[in-house]
Amino acid sequence: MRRSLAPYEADEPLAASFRAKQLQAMLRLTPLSMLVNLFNAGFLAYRLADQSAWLWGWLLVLLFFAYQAMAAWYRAQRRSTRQTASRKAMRRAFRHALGLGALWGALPALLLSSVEVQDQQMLITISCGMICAGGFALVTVPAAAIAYVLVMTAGSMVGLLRTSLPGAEILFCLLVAYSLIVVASVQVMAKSYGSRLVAEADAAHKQQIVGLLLRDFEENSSDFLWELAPNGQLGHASSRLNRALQFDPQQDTAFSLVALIARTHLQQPARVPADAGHYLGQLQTALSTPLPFRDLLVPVVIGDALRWWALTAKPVWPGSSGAPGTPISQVTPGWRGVGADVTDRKHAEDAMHRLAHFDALTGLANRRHFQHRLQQLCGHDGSTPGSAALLCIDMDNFKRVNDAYGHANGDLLLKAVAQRMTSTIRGRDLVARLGGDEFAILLDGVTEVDEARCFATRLMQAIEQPCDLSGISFTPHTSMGIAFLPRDGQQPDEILHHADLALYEAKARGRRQAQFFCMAMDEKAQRRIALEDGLRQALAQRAMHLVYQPQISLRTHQITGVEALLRWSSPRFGNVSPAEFIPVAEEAGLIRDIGLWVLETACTAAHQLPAGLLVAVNLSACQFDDELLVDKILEVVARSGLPAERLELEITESVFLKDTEDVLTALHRLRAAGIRIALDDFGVGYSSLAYLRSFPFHKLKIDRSFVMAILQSAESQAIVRSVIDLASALHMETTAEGIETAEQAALLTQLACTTGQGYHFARPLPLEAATAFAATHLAPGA
Ligand SMILES: Nc1nc2c(ncn2[C@@H]2O[C@H](COP(=O)(O)OP(=O)(O)OP(=O)(O)O)[C@@H](O)[C@H]2O)c(=O)[nH]1
Repeated sequence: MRRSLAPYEADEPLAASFRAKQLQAMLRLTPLSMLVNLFNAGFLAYRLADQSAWLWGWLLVLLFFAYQAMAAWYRAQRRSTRQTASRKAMRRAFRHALGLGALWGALPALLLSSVEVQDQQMLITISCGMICAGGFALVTVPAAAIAYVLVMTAGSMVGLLRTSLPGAEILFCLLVAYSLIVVASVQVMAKSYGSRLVAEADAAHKQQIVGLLLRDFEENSSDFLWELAPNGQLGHASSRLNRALQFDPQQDTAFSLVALIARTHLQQPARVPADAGHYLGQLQTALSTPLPFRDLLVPVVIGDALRWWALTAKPVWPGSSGAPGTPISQVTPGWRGVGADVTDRKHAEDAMHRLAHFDALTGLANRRHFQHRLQQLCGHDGSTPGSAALLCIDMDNFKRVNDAYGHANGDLLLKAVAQRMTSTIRGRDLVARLGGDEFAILLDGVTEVDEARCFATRLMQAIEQPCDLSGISFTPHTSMGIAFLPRDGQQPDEILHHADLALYEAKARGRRQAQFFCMAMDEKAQRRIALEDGLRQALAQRAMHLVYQPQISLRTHQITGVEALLRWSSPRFGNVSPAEFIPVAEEAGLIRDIGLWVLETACTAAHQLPAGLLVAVNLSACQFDDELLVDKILEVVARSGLPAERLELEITESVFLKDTEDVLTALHRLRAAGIRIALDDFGVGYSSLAYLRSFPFHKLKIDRSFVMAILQSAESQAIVRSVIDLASALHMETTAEGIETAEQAALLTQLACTTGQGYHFARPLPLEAATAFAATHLAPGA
């Protein structure tokens, strides 16, 4: 029963605090309800005491009850509000209500049958009023209210039963009905009051937790809370924020948050980033737009250090700001938000950004950054496409610097060159390191060839200054390819590719120069790619063939050997000159396989030639990159069954541009195996006599350019004579290439050149024809 009367369910500590609230609510109405009690009681005593003198005694008892109630009320007023109340206090209130109910119930029970009709009506009215008023005045303590109502109702029912008043039965029924309604109402209201108590306790609990968390947040984290009033002034803020901004709420009333942050910048202007205004502007804009914002960065100077804060906030609409009916768009919000010190994160992000956009060695923009700028210039970000000259720059023979002076010195050189480039460009231009020894420069707005050429010349001069590489002076050289945007390409890849093609051309034309892109380069590049593709297929299908050009002894006119020459007749390109396809094969890395195929084919073919004839085969410098070259050659020769002495390998001086030691070791191994070694194209290129001293070649081949001019040019004749004398002194043979006339042959015979080769004797011939030629040129004097 007691449980069903309780307006809530709660554990004891909570129930104790609820009881306190119930009693306090009841006591708040006590003066009023006691006044009503006293008024009614005094009125009744005055009217009926002449008939029933005991009423004075009844009045005295009621006064005593009223005194008790008012004393309790008075005590509650005097002391601070109690947080808890005991069950005993509730029982006291219950007993008090029960007593009061009994006191009031006694009146109708004892008096109703004995007073006059009009007093009976008054008594019934007062009893009904007191039942209702008492029930509702005690509603916050429902057990007391119900006890009071029921006891008083019971007294009234007894009185009605005892009276002979006409219609007393109806009144009896009405009384019972009203009383039940009051009891039910008390129950409902008490339940609703109980729910409110539970909800309030819940909210208070949550608030307490939030308060604790906030305190913990402010005390223990590096984050902070802040509030701005609608006028932009800093309101409540974490003490950490106030300290950082040196904010004094009394003095700094005229400062907005943005102004307070800007004020910190004045302490250490040197520490403030150049774009601080941009960040403050962003904050100002965000605060003037009533929309939530998140992680807005602002630089703040605290002490003598620059810190970065990330601010997050949402607008708080003032409940009473603006006149009633003011549109929301005209109401200025305040702000409530959090801030976090994200300095470490910002530094990490900056470092990541640097790594992602700049080259670690030189500090220049990297390829990605460069591409991004190029895309902007091409209008990829939606802006109007611009114009520019694009220079692709590659250092000449940089690999040799690394090889000769070490990687660290190579790095020093790259840095020096990067620095020289940076000091040559204008502020709006961009210089980037695309990778390795490759750089690029974007000259913004430059469209004229003359202007670009002028810049390229200036740049080359700036770069070609001696550099100190750990005590060694070295002067770097570069090649450049130049293309114009948008004339030579409107897409980043296209323009970069075209500048690259121009660079390729500059390298091919001997390096240390700048070349401008033209469409012919593109066509050439396309043809190179197609040739490379065709070469792969030809190699796979063995669709190339060899021809053999006889070499004739100038003294005996006998054939001494043949030079195997590679020919490619492509279904798509027709007859392609070796001068065109060999460099392609070298660059595509096909030359190793092609070279070995040529060797194998020539060695096998040699069996058809008269015994004793030499077979000369060309080796590309690129083949020497293969560490197993010598083993492979020896294997091919052994497999073919050709005596090693009949094989002559022709190399050019360019092989010595590679690692000379390795090349010499390879040549010595070949020579030791009995293979002859000839130095081809002697006279062109480097013609370093050091090579002749370092390796005992069997033969020097005099380049055709000297032979062709030998009759007309005294210089050519002098060179040829010197080469022959030199070879003779070093016990080497000589072969003159490109002999086309009998006069040239006669002069070379006179100069004691050993053998000759050229159209005068025979063109390069298919194997059968070469075999037939050999057969007819073996006899002396033939
Ligand atoms: N020291 C140094 N060398 C690098 C770096 N990155 C790439 N390289 C080297 O740079 C060289 C680039 O060589 P290439 O451009 O192919 O050839 P090159 O010798 O300059 O010849 P050309 O360009 O034909 O004149 C390679 O040997 C790379 O190993 C680097 O960061 N530091």
